[in-house]
Amino acid sequence: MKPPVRVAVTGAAGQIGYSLLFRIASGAMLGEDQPVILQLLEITPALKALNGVVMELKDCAFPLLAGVVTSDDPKVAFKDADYALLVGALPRKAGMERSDLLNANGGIFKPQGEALSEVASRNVKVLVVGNPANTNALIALSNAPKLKPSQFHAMVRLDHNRAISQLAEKTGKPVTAIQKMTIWGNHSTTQFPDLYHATVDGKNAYELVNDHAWYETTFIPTVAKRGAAIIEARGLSSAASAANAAIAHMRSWALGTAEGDWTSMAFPSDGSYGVPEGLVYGFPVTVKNGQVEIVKGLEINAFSRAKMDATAKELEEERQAVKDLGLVK
Ligand SMILES: NC(=O)c1ccc[n+]([C@@H]2O[C@H](COP(=O)([O-])OP(=O)(O)OC[C@H]3O[C@@H](n4cnc5c(N)ncnc54)[C@H](O)[C@@H]3O)[C@@H](O)[C@H]2O)c1
Ligand SMILES: O=C(O)C[C@H](O)C(=O)O
Repeated sequence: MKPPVRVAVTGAAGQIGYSLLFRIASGAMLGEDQPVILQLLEITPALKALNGVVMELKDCAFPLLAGVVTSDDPKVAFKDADYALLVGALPRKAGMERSDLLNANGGIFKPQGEALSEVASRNVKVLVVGNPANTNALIALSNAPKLKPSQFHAMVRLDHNRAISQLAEKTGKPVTAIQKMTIWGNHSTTQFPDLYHATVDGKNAYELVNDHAWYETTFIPTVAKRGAAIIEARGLSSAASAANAAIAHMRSWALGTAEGDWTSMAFPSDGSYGVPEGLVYGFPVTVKNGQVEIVKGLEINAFSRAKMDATAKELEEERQAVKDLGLVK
Protein backbone atom coordinates (compact mmCIF):
# COMPACT_ATOMS: atom_id res chain seq x y z
CA MET A 1 0.00 0.00 0.00
CA LYS A 2 1.14 3.54 -0.75
CA PRO A 3 1.32 6.03 2.15
CA PRO A 4 -1.92 8.04 2.50
CA VAL A 5 -2.33 11.45 0.86
CA ARG A 6 -4.30 14.30 2.38
CA VAL A 7 -7.37 15.52 0.49
CA ALA A 8 -9.03 18.71 1.74
CA VAL A 9 -12.64 19.40 0.74
CA THR A 10 -14.47 22.62 1.61
CA GLY A 11 -18.25 22.86 1.84
CA ALA A 12 -18.11 19.20 2.79
CA ALA A 13 -21.62 19.11 4.30
CA GLY A 14 -23.19 20.56 1.14
CA GLN A 15 -24.90 18.91 -1.82
CA ILE A 16 -21.76 18.37 -3.89
CA GLY A 17 -19.85 17.25 -0.81
CA TYR A 18 -22.38 14.49 -0.25
CA SER A 19 -21.78 13.11 -3.75
CA LEU A 20 -18.02 13.69 -3.64
CA LEU A 21 -16.61 12.41 -0.36
CA PHE A 22 -17.74 8.80 -0.72
CA ARG A 23 -16.23 8.52 -4.19
CA ILE A 24 -12.92 10.01 -3.07
CA ALA A 25 -12.85 7.55 -0.16
CA SER A 26 -13.64 4.65 -2.52
CA GLY A 27 -10.57 5.33 -4.68
CA ALA A 28 -12.42 6.75 -7.69
CA MET A 29 -10.33 9.93 -7.69
CA LEU A 30 -6.76 8.87 -6.99
CA GLY A 31 -6.82 5.15 -7.73
CA GLU A 32 -7.69 1.99 -5.88
CA ASP A 33 -4.19 1.66 -4.42
CA GLN A 34 -4.11 5.15 -2.87
CA PRO A 35 -5.23 5.58 0.76
CA VAL A 36 -6.60 9.03 1.62
CA ILE A 37 -7.05 11.16 4.71
CA LEU A 38 -10.07 13.47 4.25
CA GLN A 39 -9.72 16.95 5.77
CA LEU A 40 -13.13 18.57 5.71
CA LEU A 41 -13.87 22.27 6.11
CA GLU A 42 -17.27 23.74 6.92
CA ILE A 43 -18.63 26.90 8.46
CA THR A 44 -19.30 26.51 12.19
CA PRO A 45 -23.13 26.10 11.95
CA ALA A 46 -22.70 23.22 9.49
CA LEU A 47 -20.29 21.20 11.63
CA LYS A 48 -23.12 19.17 13.18
CA ALA A 49 -24.40 18.13 9.75
CA LEU A 50 -20.81 17.42 8.70
CA ASN A 51 -20.45 15.13 11.69
CA GLY A 52 -23.38 13.12 10.33
CA VAL A 53 -21.64 12.80 6.96
CA VAL A 54 -18.51 11.59 8.75
CA MET A 55 -20.58 8.97 10.59
CA GLU A 56 -21.81 7.71 7.21
CA LEU A 57 -18.28 7.71 5.79
CA LYS A 58 -17.18 5.53 8.70
CA ASP A 59 -20.18 3.26 8.19
CA CYS A 60 -18.93 2.47 4.68
CA ALA A 61 -15.74 0.93 6.11
CA PHE A 62 -13.80 2.05 3.05
CA PRO A 63 -10.45 0.20 3.00
CA LEU A 64 -8.72 3.30 1.55
CA LEU A 65 -10.02 5.79 4.13
CA ALA A 66 -7.07 6.30 6.46
CA GLY A 67 -8.54 9.14 8.53
CA VAL A 68 -11.00 12.03 8.65
CA VAL A 69 -10.41 15.51 10.08
CA THR A 70 -13.19 18.11 10.38
CA SER A 71 -12.78 21.79 11.14
CA ASP A 72 -14.15 25.29 10.65
CA ASP A 73 -10.58 26.61 10.43
CA PRO A 74 -8.95 26.58 6.97
CA LYS A 75 -5.49 26.31 8.56
CA VAL A 76 -6.51 23.00 10.13
CA ALA A 77 -8.33 21.62 7.09
CA PHE A 78 -5.57 22.59 4.63
CA LYS A 79 -2.63 21.45 6.81
CA ASP A 80 -0.21 19.47 4.58
CA ALA A 81 -3.00 18.92 2.02
CA ASP A 82 -1.81 17.29 -1.21
CA TYR A 83 -5.13 17.99 -2.93
CA ALA A 84 -7.74 20.65 -2.13
CA LEU A 85 -11.21 20.79 -3.63
CA LEU A 86 -12.72 24.21 -2.93
CA VAL A 87 -16.44 23.55 -3.19
CA GLY A 88 -17.82 25.56 -0.26
CA ALA A 89 -19.68 28.60 -1.60
CA LEU A 90 -23.26 29.68 -2.23
CA PRO A 91 -24.93 28.16 -5.30
CA ARG A 92 -26.95 30.45 -7.59
CA LYS A 93 -30.74 30.46 -7.75
CA ALA A 94 -32.98 30.56 -10.83
CA GLY A 95 -32.59 33.81 -12.78
CA MET A 96 -29.03 34.53 -11.56
CA GLU A 97 -25.78 34.41 -13.54
CA ARG A 98 -22.83 32.74 -11.80
CA SER A 99 -21.00 36.06 -11.74
CA ASP A 100 -23.83 37.45 -9.57
CA LEU A 101 -22.26 35.31 -6.81
CA LEU A 102 -18.96 37.23 -6.86
CA ASN A 103 -19.94 39.58 -4.04
CA ALA A 104 -21.19 36.75 -1.84
CA ASN A 105 -18.54 34.13 -2.62
CA GLY A 106 -15.41 36.08 -3.60
CA GLY A 107 -14.64 36.82 0.05
CA ILE A 108 -14.40 33.09 0.83
CA PHE A 109 -11.47 32.51 -1.49
CA LYS A 110 -9.05 35.19 -0.21
CA PRO A 111 -8.59 33.68 3.28
CA GLN A 112 -8.60 30.18 1.79
CA GLY A 113 -5.81 31.15 -0.67
CA GLU A 114 -3.85 32.63 2.24
CA ALA A 115 -4.31 29.51 4.37
CA LEU A 116 -3.31 27.17 1.52
CA SER A 117 -0.20 29.29 0.97
CA GLU A 118 0.76 28.97 4.63
CA VAL A 119 -0.02 25.36 5.52
CA ALA A 120 -0.70 23.11 2.50
CA SER A 121 1.87 20.77 0.93
CA ARG A 122 4.20 22.79 -1.33
CA ASN A 123 2.96 20.61 -4.22
CA VAL A 124 -0.74 20.95 -3.43
CA LYS A 125 -3.12 20.70 -6.39
CA VAL A 126 -6.11 23.00 -5.85
CA LEU A 127 -9.37 22.72 -7.79
CA VAL A 128 -11.95 25.48 -7.42
CA VAL A 129 -15.55 24.33 -7.94
CA GLY A 130 -17.47 27.08 -6.05
CA ASN A 131 -18.88 29.65 -8.45
CA PRO A 132 -17.89 31.77 -10.25
CA ALA A 133 -15.15 29.14 -10.33
CA ASN A 134 -12.60 30.76 -12.67
CA THR A 135 -12.52 34.09 -10.87
CA ASN A 136 -12.65 32.47 -7.43
CA ALA A 137 -9.53 30.52 -8.47
CA LEU A 138 -7.94 33.82 -9.50
CA ILE A 139 -8.72 35.25 -6.05
CA ALA A 140 -7.30 32.20 -4.28
CA LEU A 141 -4.06 32.09 -6.28
CA SER A 142 -3.58 35.87 -5.98
CA ASN A 143 -3.58 35.47 -2.21
CA ALA A 144 -1.23 32.48 -2.13
CA PRO A 145 2.23 34.01 -2.64
CA LYS A 146 4.08 30.90 -1.46
CA LEU A 147 2.47 28.64 -4.09
CA LYS A 148 2.71 28.72 -7.90
CA PRO A 149 -0.34 30.13 -9.74
CA SER A 150 -0.35 26.96 -11.87
CA GLN A 151 -1.23 24.97 -8.72
CA PHE A 152 -4.72 26.51 -8.89
CA HIS A 153 -7.30 25.19 -11.35
CA ALA A 154 -10.97 25.95 -11.93
CA MET A 155 -13.41 23.30 -13.09
CA VAL A 156 -14.71 23.25 -16.67
CA ARG A 157 -14.86 19.44 -16.72
CA LEU A 158 -18.60 19.42 -16.14
CA ASP A 159 -19.05 21.52 -19.29
CA HIS A 160 -16.62 19.19 -21.09
CA ASN A 161 -18.65 16.12 -20.10
CA ARG A 162 -21.91 17.85 -21.02
CA ALA A 163 -20.48 18.62 -24.47
CA ILE A 164 -19.40 15.00 -24.97
CA SER A 165 -22.83 13.75 -23.98
CA GLN A 166 -24.69 16.16 -26.29
CA LEU A 167 -22.44 15.27 -29.23
CA ALA A 168 -22.85 11.55 -28.56
CA GLU A 169 -26.64 11.95 -28.65
CA LYS A 170 -26.52 13.96 -31.88
CA THR A 171 -24.27 11.48 -33.69
CA GLY A 172 -25.87 8.33 -32.22
CA LYS A 173 -22.46 7.18 -30.98
CA PRO A 174 -21.39 6.13 -27.49
CA VAL A 175 -19.58 8.72 -25.38
CA THR A 176 -16.47 6.55 -25.64
CA ALA A 177 -16.30 7.32 -29.39
CA ILE A 178 -15.70 11.00 -28.64
CA GLN A 179 -12.24 12.46 -28.08
CA LYS A 180 -10.48 15.82 -28.06
CA MET A 181 -13.37 17.90 -26.77
CA THR A 182 -12.39 21.38 -25.58
CA ILE A 183 -14.10 23.95 -23.38
CA TRP A 184 -12.35 27.28 -23.88
CA GLY A 185 -12.68 30.07 -21.34
CA ASN A 186 -15.08 30.68 -18.49
CA HIS A 187 -17.45 28.28 -16.70
CA SER A 188 -20.31 30.56 -17.71
CA THR A 189 -22.65 31.14 -20.62
CA THR A 190 -19.77 32.68 -22.65
CA GLN A 191 -17.79 29.41 -22.62
CA PHE A 192 -16.83 28.04 -26.02
CA PRO A 193 -17.33 24.28 -26.52
CA ASP A 194 -15.16 23.56 -29.57
CA LEU A 195 -16.26 20.92 -32.08
CA TYR A 196 -13.68 21.89 -34.72
CA HIS A 197 -11.01 19.70 -33.11
CA ALA A 198 -13.18 17.08 -31.44
CA THR A 199 -13.41 13.65 -33.04
CA VAL A 200 -16.07 10.95 -33.23
CA ASP A 201 -14.58 7.52 -33.95
CA GLY A 202 -11.54 9.44 -35.18
CA LYS A 203 -13.53 11.59 -37.65
CA ASN A 204 -13.73 15.37 -37.30
CA ALA A 205 -16.87 16.12 -35.25
CA TYR A 206 -17.74 19.42 -36.92
CA GLU A 207 -17.53 17.88 -40.41
CA LEU A 208 -19.41 14.75 -39.36
CA VAL A 209 -22.30 16.78 -37.91
CA ASN A 210 -22.16 19.08 -40.96
CA ASP A 211 -24.76 21.48 -39.54
CA HIS A 212 -23.40 24.85 -38.45
CA ALA A 213 -26.84 26.12 -37.41
CA TRP A 214 -27.24 23.20 -34.98
CA TYR A 215 -23.72 23.83 -33.67
CA GLU A 216 -24.24 27.54 -33.11
CA THR A 217 -27.86 27.74 -32.03
CA THR A 218 -28.46 24.39 -30.32
CA PHE A 219 -25.23 22.69 -29.22
CA ILE A 220 -23.32 25.66 -27.81
CA PRO A 221 -26.26 27.17 -25.85
CA THR A 222 -27.40 23.77 -24.59
CA VAL A 223 -23.98 23.08 -23.11
CA ALA A 224 -23.41 26.63 -21.87
CA LYS A 225 -26.84 26.96 -20.24
CA ARG A 226 -27.11 23.44 -18.87
CA GLY A 227 -26.48 24.58 -15.30
CA ALA A 228 -29.48 26.93 -15.44
CA ALA A 229 -31.63 24.20 -17.04
CA ILE A 230 -30.83 21.88 -14.13
CA ILE A 231 -31.63 24.57 -11.56
CA GLU A 232 -34.93 25.17 -13.34
CA ALA A 233 -35.80 21.45 -13.35
CA ARG A 234 -34.49 20.39 -9.93
CA GLY A 235 -34.87 23.62 -8.00
CA LEU A 236 -31.26 23.04 -6.95
CA SER A 237 -27.99 23.32 -8.83
CA SER A 238 -26.26 20.27 -10.23
CA ALA A 239 -24.52 18.20 -7.59
CA ALA A 240 -23.84 14.57 -8.56
CA SER A 241 -22.62 15.54 -12.03
CA ALA A 242 -20.51 18.34 -10.53
CA ALA A 243 -18.94 15.94 -8.04
CA ASN A 244 -18.31 13.46 -10.86
CA ALA A 245 -16.55 16.17 -12.88
CA ALA A 246 -14.41 17.17 -9.89
CA ILE A 247 -13.35 13.53 -9.46
CA ALA A 248 -12.52 13.32 -13.18
CA HIS A 249 -10.54 16.59 -13.17
CA MET A 250 -8.43 15.56 -10.18
CA ARG A 251 -7.96 12.04 -11.54
CA SER A 252 -6.66 13.43 -14.85
CA TRP A 253 -4.37 15.86 -13.00
CA ALA A 254 -2.98 13.17 -10.68
CA LEU A 255 -2.90 10.14 -12.97
CA GLY A 256 -2.72 11.68 -16.48
CA THR A 257 -4.88 11.87 -19.61
CA ALA A 258 -5.42 8.94 -21.96
CA GLU A 259 -2.94 8.49 -24.82
CA GLY A 260 -4.22 10.23 -27.97
CA ASP A 261 -6.88 12.22 -26.11
CA TRP A 262 -7.01 15.44 -24.11
CA THR A 263 -9.28 17.11 -21.58
CA SER A 264 -10.28 20.65 -20.57
CA MET A 265 -8.90 22.44 -17.52
CA ALA A 266 -8.97 26.10 -16.52
CA PHE A 267 -5.83 27.68 -15.01
CA PRO A 268 -3.84 30.93 -15.36
CA SER A 269 -3.16 31.66 -19.03
CA ASP A 270 0.47 31.86 -20.16
CA GLY A 271 -0.67 33.87 -23.21
CA SER A 272 -1.27 30.77 -25.38
CA TYR A 273 -3.84 31.21 -28.15
CA GLY A 274 -3.83 34.97 -27.54
CA VAL A 275 -5.57 34.61 -24.16
CA PRO A 276 -4.52 37.51 -21.88
CA GLU A 277 -1.93 36.32 -19.37
CA GLY A 278 -3.12 35.46 -15.88
CA LEU A 279 -6.82 34.93 -16.67
CA VAL A 280 -8.03 31.58 -15.34
CA TYR A 281 -9.19 30.24 -18.69
CA GLY A 282 -10.24 26.80 -19.96
CA PHE A 283 -7.76 25.17 -22.36
CA PRO A 284 -7.33 21.78 -24.01
CA VAL A 285 -4.64 19.94 -22.05
CA THR A 286 -2.72 16.73 -21.78
CA VAL A 287 -1.30 15.59 -18.45
CA LYS A 288 1.66 13.27 -17.97
CA ASN A 289 3.43 12.66 -14.63
CA GLY A 290 1.42 15.51 -13.10
CA GLN A 291 2.66 17.97 -15.77
CA VAL A 292 -0.19 19.85 -17.43
CA GLU A 293 0.54 20.96 -21.01
CA ILE A 294 -1.71 23.08 -23.20
CA VAL A 295 -2.32 21.34 -26.54
CA LYS A 296 -0.39 23.50 -29.00
CA GLY A 297 -0.86 24.37 -32.65
CA LEU A 298 -4.63 24.03 -33.02
CA GLU A 299 -5.98 26.09 -35.90
CA ILE A 300 -8.37 28.79 -34.68
CA ASN A 301 -10.87 30.01 -37.28
CA ALA A 302 -12.73 33.35 -37.18
CA PHE A 303 -15.82 31.87 -35.49
CA SER A 304 -13.72 30.32 -32.73
CA ARG A 305 -11.61 33.47 -32.34
CA ALA A 306 -14.67 35.61 -31.71
CA LYS A 307 -16.03 33.15 -29.14
CA MET A 308 -12.65 32.78 -27.41
CA ASP A 309 -12.24 36.56 -27.23
CA ALA A 310 -15.77 37.05 -25.85
CA THR A 311 -15.20 34.63 -22.97
CA ALA A 312 -11.78 36.23 -22.25
CA LYS A 313 -13.44 39.65 -22.18
CA GLU A 314 -15.95 38.44 -19.59
CA LEU A 315 -13.11 37.06 -17.46
CA GLU A 316 -11.28 40.40 -17.73
CA GLU A 317 -14.43 42.15 -16.48
CA GLU A 318 -14.69 39.70 -13.57
CA ARG A 319 -10.98 40.29 -12.80
CA GLN A 320 -11.62 44.02 -12.70
CA ALA A 321 -14.64 43.51 -10.42
CA VAL A 322 -12.62 41.53 -7.86
CA LYS A 323 -9.80 44.08 -8.05
CA ASP A 324 -12.40 46.74 -7.22
CA LEU A 325 -13.55 44.59 -4.26
CA GLY A 326 -9.94 44.49 -3.02
CA LEU A 327 -9.77 40.68 -3.36
CA VAL A 328 -7.02 40.74 -6.03
CA LYS A 329 -4.21 43.29 -6.40
N1 LIG B 1 -17.79 24.60 -11.42
C1 LIG B 1 -18.87 23.85 -11.60
O1 LIG B 1 -19.02 23.20 -12.64
C2 LIG B 1 -19.96 23.79 -10.54
C3 LIG B 1 -20.99 22.86 -10.67
C4 LIG B 1 -21.99 22.82 -9.70
C5 LIG B 1 -21.96 23.68 -8.62
N2 LIG B 1 -20.94 24.57 -8.51
C6 LIG B 1 -20.85 25.49 -7.37
O2 LIG B 1 -20.37 24.77 -6.22
C7 LIG B 1 -20.75 25.48 -5.05
C8 LIG B 1 -21.34 24.50 -4.02
O3 LIG B 1 -22.54 23.97 -4.51
P1 LIG B 1 -23.47 23.03 -3.59
O4 LIG B 1 -24.63 22.66 -4.42
O5 LIG B 1 -22.65 21.96 -2.95
O6 LIG B 1 -23.94 24.09 -2.48
P2 LIG B 1 -24.52 23.81 -1.03
O7 LIG B 1 -25.14 25.08 -0.56
O8 LIG B 1 -25.31 22.56 -0.99
O9 LIG B 1 -23.20 23.53 -0.18
C9 LIG B 1 -22.23 24.51 0.01
C10 LIG B 1 -21.59 24.24 1.36
O10 LIG B 1 -20.52 25.16 1.51
C11 LIG B 1 -20.48 25.55 2.86
N3 LIG B 1 -19.71 26.79 2.98
C12 LIG B 1 -20.13 28.07 2.77
N4 LIG B 1 -19.13 28.93 3.02
C13 LIG B 1 -18.06 28.19 3.37
C14 LIG B 1 -16.73 28.50 3.75
N5 LIG B 1 -16.31 29.75 3.85
N6 LIG B 1 -15.89 27.48 4.05
C15 LIG B 1 -16.31 26.21 3.99
N7 LIG B 1 -17.55 25.84 3.65
C16 LIG B 1 -18.42 26.82 3.33
C17 LIG B 1 -21.95 25.67 3.27
O11 LIG B 1 -22.11 25.59 4.68
C18 LIG B 1 -22.55 24.47 2.53
O12 LIG B 1 -22.58 23.30 3.35
C19 LIG B 1 -21.72 26.57 -5.51
O13 LIG B 1 -21.01 27.80 -5.61
C20 LIG B 1 -22.14 26.09 -6.89
O14 LIG B 1 -22.58 27.14 -7.72
C21 LIG B 1 -19.94 24.64 -9.44
O1 LIG C 1 -25.12 26.48 -13.02
C1 LIG C 1 -24.81 26.56 -11.83
O2 LIG C 1 -24.98 27.59 -11.16
C2 LIG C 1 -24.20 25.35 -11.17
C3 LIG C 1 -23.06 24.82 -11.93
O3 LIG C 1 -22.11 25.82 -12.21
C4 LIG C 1 -23.46 24.10 -13.19
O4 LIG C 1 -22.91 24.39 -14.25
O5 LIG C 1 -24.32 23.20 -13.11
